[in-house]
Amino acid sequence: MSNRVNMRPTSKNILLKVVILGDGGVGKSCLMNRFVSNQFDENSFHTIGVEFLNKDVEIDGETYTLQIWDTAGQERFKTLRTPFYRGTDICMLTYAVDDKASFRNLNMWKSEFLFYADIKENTHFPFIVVGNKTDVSCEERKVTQMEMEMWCDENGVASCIETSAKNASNVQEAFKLAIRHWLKAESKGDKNESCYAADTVDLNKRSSLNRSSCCMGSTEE
Ligand SMILES: Nc1nc2c(ncn2[C@@H]2O[C@H](COP(=O)(O)OP(=O)(O)OP(=O)(O)O)[C@@H](O)[C@H]2O)c(=O)[nH]1
Repeated sequence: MSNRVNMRPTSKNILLKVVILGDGGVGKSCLMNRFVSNQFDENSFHTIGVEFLNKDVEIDGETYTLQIWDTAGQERFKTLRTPFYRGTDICMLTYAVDDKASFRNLNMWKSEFLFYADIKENTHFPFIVVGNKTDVSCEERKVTQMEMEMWCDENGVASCIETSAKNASNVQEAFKLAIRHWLKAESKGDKNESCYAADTVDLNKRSSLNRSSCCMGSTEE
């Protein structure tokens, strides 16, 4: 018996699950909030577990509903975030340009994602690398754009972008780039998971479009 239930025949949005990963403090929550609500919090608290928000994006006449999952980057929350990796369509590997360690940890984040999402290493999964906090001064910057591009070349990641959640630079572009990257991977048919229409509820998925926001955990100082 099919586990897909038709709900509304009119809406044809494509629902994409986007997971944002990266070290604690690189600005994952701020990127999500800048993108969804155009707001920035100077004193954003650490995420515990995961939180998600939905936002519709139009590209080339097609509307995509991004279901963006913001995860807790701190190691102590690993067991709270990893159960949410399965069923991801796009993974954003995030670091802060003023934090070299967060850049070095991209390998760890990529491996953790592939393992818990149950995706084979050599699959062309749509990862996108995001270097956040480009508003910092030249003296504070520890990772160059060229280093980011070299890491992507070496690790088979085709898309990368630098952003600032603080001054709203490239944030919309980062999510649109992610969709375009997903479209490319989808057209090659080389992914584990595919999209599904928003007027269809897949009972194997944990999410529903009726919820515009969900909090799995909370924030702490
Ligand atoms: N200068 C600057 N600061 C930022 C930027 N984005 C986030 N921040 C700051 O960095 C700190 C951490 O931001 P969060 O968004 O909470 O970081 P996170 O990656 O979600 O952290 P975890 O929840 O611990 O995983 C906060 O003080 C933010 O105000 C940015 O683009 N530029």
